[in-house]
Amino acid sequence: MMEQEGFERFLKWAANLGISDCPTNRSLHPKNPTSCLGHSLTVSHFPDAGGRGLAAVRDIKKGELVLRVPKSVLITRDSLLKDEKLCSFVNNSTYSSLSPTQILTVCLLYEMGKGKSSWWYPYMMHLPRSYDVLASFSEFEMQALQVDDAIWSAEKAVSKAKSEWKEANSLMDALKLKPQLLTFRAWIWASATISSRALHIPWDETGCLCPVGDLFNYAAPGEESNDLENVVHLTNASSLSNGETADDFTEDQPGSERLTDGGFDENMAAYCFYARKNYKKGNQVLLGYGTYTNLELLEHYGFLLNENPNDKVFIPLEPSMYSFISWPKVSLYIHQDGTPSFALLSALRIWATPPNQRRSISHLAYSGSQLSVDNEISVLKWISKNCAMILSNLPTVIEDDNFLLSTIDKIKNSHNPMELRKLLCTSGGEARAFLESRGNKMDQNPGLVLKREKSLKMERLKSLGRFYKPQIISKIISTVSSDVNEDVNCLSS
Ligand SMILES: C[S@@+](CC[C@H](N)C(=O)[O-])C[C@H]1O[C@@H](n2cnc3c(N)ncnc32)[C@H](O)[C@@H]1O
Repeated sequence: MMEQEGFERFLKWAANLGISDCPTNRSLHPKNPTSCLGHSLTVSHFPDAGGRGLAAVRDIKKGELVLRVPKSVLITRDSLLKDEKLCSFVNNSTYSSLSPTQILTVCLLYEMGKGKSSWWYPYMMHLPRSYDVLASFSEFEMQALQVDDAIWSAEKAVSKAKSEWKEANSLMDALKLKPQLLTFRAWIWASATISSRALHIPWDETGCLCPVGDLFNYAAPGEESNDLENVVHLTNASSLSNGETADDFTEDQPGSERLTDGGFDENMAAYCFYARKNYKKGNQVLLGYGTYTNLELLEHYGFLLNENPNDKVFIPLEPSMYSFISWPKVSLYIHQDGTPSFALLSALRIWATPPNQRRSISHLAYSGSQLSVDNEISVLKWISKNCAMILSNLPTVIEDDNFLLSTIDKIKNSHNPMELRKLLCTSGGEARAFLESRGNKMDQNPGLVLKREKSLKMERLKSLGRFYKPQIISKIISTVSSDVNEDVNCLSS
């Protein structure tokens, strides 16, 4: 209840600073607004799609401007460095080796240290308390990722965060930050706030924090329908001449459809957000932060999608395969739907051709053509065999993973210590090991464990990486098997 009141105060604060979800008709907003939302959007909870997020309060058409956040409210390096003390320390040549992102991180911690006297306090008090980005993973969580490239990325993220924190320590000491803001935990909090919430601005590579605008959850680009019915065609706002305002937007100007769903608009001096598709009242309005694989989402944003059209699986290729292809390694992968990338498929088609014929067929392979049914079957069988091998080398199977996930979910939702004891007994050692890795002493009062674990987010559990790779690899195997069957049928007919 208290929290809700605080959030309402935040939305009122935002409205008074000019943040509005009714950007095209300011007159609809009363002089002393009680909230910056209500015309297009409202804050809502989406347990399976990002938690706190923004829902449509009416039907919204693709291309509509749904939120505007004035430049003066954005948190940037420039705006934080208006603090003279902070500015004089940061500009001291002693700290010139710190990167722009390290500087923004220190500035954010410094601003947090101001508490209620910070101008952005109403915003900052509603930032998440912790994040699930890879850099925050414990050793146990890293190992639970199981897949080598994911473990490697997590280890790299943790060691990078540690060294950046150490490098910034002397500046933070000089600024006399409170002890709790000097810790590695606080550093992770600030750097994850930036990596998961900062939006691109043209004048500073570190981006900006955008009050209210950072409440949009993510949908992968490419998910929206291509249905062009009911599209509101808007004049590209950045092409408005000086003096024109959003009020001058007109509907139905063919050919001027907006391509992005959010961006800083110089002419409006504001961050503007547009609907990327049609939304029905009550739907969650989502933003495409960029095109990311699940591992990248986990690294920068601390979550992953069950269905991510941009996810990729890299399977190890024999070293000799790289010698006769010119594509970079990053282009050789399998899509989330189980189909090999163009480059991987072409490379495998060449590899499955007898060496003395490769030169003569390579132009066909490079143009994406099938070489022969036999060749195609060899390629698909190779993929299937290698994927099966990857799966069999993983320590657990999908059923184990799902069992652990549901056990921990039950632990989280159970109310009674007896029930917890029973769950731990039936779950094998894994749920117990998981809880211990989070600092729980399992011989202590189970009630205490339950209390602590109430705050555990399912996202954190799902992000134990093995919940993503095996599913995709299994999908690859079934897709490939059906392709092989089709090709075999084609051969025999
Ligand atoms: C810019 S914030 C969005 C608002 C955020 N939910 C909040 O309460 O402040 C980005 C964070 O929201 C969460 N998030 C966004 N989209 C998500 C999705 N599709 N699934 C799960 N979590 C998501 C992740 O924790 C991510 O780091």
